[in-house]
Amino acid sequence: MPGKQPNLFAFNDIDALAPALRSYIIACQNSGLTRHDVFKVAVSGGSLPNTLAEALLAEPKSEEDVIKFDKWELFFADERAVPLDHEDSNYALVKKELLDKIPASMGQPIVHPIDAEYLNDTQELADQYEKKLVGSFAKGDSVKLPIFDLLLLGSGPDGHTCSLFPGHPLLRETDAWVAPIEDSPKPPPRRITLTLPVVTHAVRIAFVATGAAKKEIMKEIFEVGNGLPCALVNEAAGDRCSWFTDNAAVEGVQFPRRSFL
Ligand SMILES: O=C(O)[C@H](O)[C@@H](O)[C@H](O)[C@H](O)COP(=O)(O)O
Repeated sequence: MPGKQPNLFAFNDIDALAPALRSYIIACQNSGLTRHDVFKVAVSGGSLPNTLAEALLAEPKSEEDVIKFDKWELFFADERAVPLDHEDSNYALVKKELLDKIPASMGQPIVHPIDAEYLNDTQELADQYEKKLVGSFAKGDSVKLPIFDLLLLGSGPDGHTCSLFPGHPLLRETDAWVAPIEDSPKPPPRRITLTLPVVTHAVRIAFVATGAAKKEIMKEIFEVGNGLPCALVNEAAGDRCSWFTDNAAVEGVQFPRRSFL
């Protein structure tokens, strides 16, 4: 693997993982605030929003241990082409698991969901979402790619991340920031996703992967690579990429663990 290796952190369980994920997010938040007085973060769906809620809604342990939601701009790393109140919507999931549970005293992030007006046309849906990013990151001559302060991602059992699936032509997209997909092997089939160059250009990328069902794919991602989307992110991002896992997900995976300090 060229460059520095990704950080692999393994914890006994999600309850042990959550406080570490929280510290990591706070460090990313604080450097975003130092850089541009805002924290630009994108999240995926799946099991992640639930773990995020456990991490972010915990009682602060010190004066530095503060989540400043009112400084957050929250985007979606991928989204399904369904209405925002649909049970398949990542927005609905994040709202239910996290946003609705944030106490008023913690402030609220600015949230950027997809524009449901364009659900019938995934290319337009992706273009319109890209426009939101352009508005926030100022795409132009000097800005070729948006630089998120942090991407919070999951890994599927086939090694996909966002809605970037193994062997899919979308992995070769180099121009668009956001792309449509009509044939996602994970239902529902119609989605939009950040493209690989956008993912790998983030300042920091954190994967959360837990449970024994992830063991085989984690071996493949970390030991073989095989062009799997998660492995491509590891290779391109090196130590800007951190994996928050539980022991069950990485049992037998031959890759050095880092201890989380
Ligand atoms: O919309 C989606 O389907 C997700 O964004 C997807 O990329 C997810 O993050 C992974 O499939 C991992 O999901 P789990 O955490 O549930 O395994």
